Amino acid sequence: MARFGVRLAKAVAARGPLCAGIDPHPGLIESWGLPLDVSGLERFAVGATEVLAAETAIIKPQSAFFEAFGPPGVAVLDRVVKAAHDAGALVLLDVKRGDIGSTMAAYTAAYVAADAAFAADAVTVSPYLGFGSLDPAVKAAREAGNGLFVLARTSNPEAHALQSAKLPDGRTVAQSIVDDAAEHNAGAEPYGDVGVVVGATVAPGELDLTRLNGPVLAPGFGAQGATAGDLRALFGSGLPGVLPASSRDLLRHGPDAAALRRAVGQVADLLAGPRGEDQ
Ligand SMILES: O=C(O)c1cc(=O)[nH]c(=O)n1[C@@H]1O[C@H](COP(=O)(O)O)[C@@H](O)[C@H]1O
Repeated sequence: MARFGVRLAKAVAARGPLCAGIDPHPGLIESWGLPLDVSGLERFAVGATEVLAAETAIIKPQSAFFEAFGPPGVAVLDRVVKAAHDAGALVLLDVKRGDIGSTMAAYTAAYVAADAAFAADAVTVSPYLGFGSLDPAVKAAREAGNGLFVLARTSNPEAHALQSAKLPDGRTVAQSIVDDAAEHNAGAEPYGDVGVVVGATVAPGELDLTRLNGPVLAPGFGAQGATAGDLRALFGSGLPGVLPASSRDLLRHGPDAAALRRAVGQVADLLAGPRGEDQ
C-alpha cells in the first residue's frame, strides 16, 4: 500500500480538501428524528458516513461520541470506518491519544499498525507528553502506510496560554511541534505522513508552516466560527495540504441525503473562493 501522504494527496486531488467530521452529538441525533440509543447512533453515524464519504477525500469520526454509548457504541464506530472505506474515503480517526512511548505502542496496535484493530488510515495524537513519546506511533504508522495528525495549535480558546507559550529558544510550544513534525516529513513527496492540527480559528502569523511538508488538519471551520476567508488569511490562498474540517455545520443538514450533499458542495465552493472569501 502507498504511503498515507501519497494516498491523501491523491484523494484530495480527486475530491477536494474538505474533511467531513462524523460527530454524533445527542442533539443532532435527535434533530434527525432518531432515538437517543445505539440504534439511533448507528443510523445517524453510518447514514451520514455513507453520504459524506462518497463526496469527500477524508472522513473524521470523533471517537468520544461513540465511546459515550459504551462497547456497542464503539462497535458502531468500527462500522463507520468500514462504511467510509466502502464509499472510497480515507478515515482519520479522531481519538487524540498521547501517552508514554510503551503505551503509545499499544494505541498504535489499536489504530494504525498494519493489522490494527480499527482499520483507520490516520489518527489524531497529542504530543504533550513530549513529541518523542509519539515515536512508536510514527514508526508503526509509517510501516503500515498510515499517518498521524499531531495537535499543534488547537481551535479552542483555552489553547492559547499553553500552546503559544514561549520555550527558552524563543519558539512557541506549537511551533516546536510543527518543527518536530517537519523533521519526520523532510524530503517526502508530495508530502509526508505526519500532519499537524492547526485550528482554523488561530490568528494568522502565529505559526510558520513553510517547512512542514505535511498535511494540516484545520478544524474550527463552520460551527466554531472560522470562515473560508479566515482559512485563506491563515494558510494562504492556495491552501496547500490544508484539510478544513467541519462536523456540526455539515451534519445539521441531515438526514436528507440530498441536503447533506448540497451542504458539501456549498462548502467546496466557499473553499474554492474567491467569491466566498468573506462568507
Ligand atoms: O483534532 C481535532 O479534530 C480537533 C482539533 C481542534 O483543534 N479543534 C477541534 O474542534 N477538533 C475536533 O474537530 C471537531 C469540530 O467539530 P465542529 O466544531 O462541529 O466542526 C470535533 O470533533 C473536535 O474534537
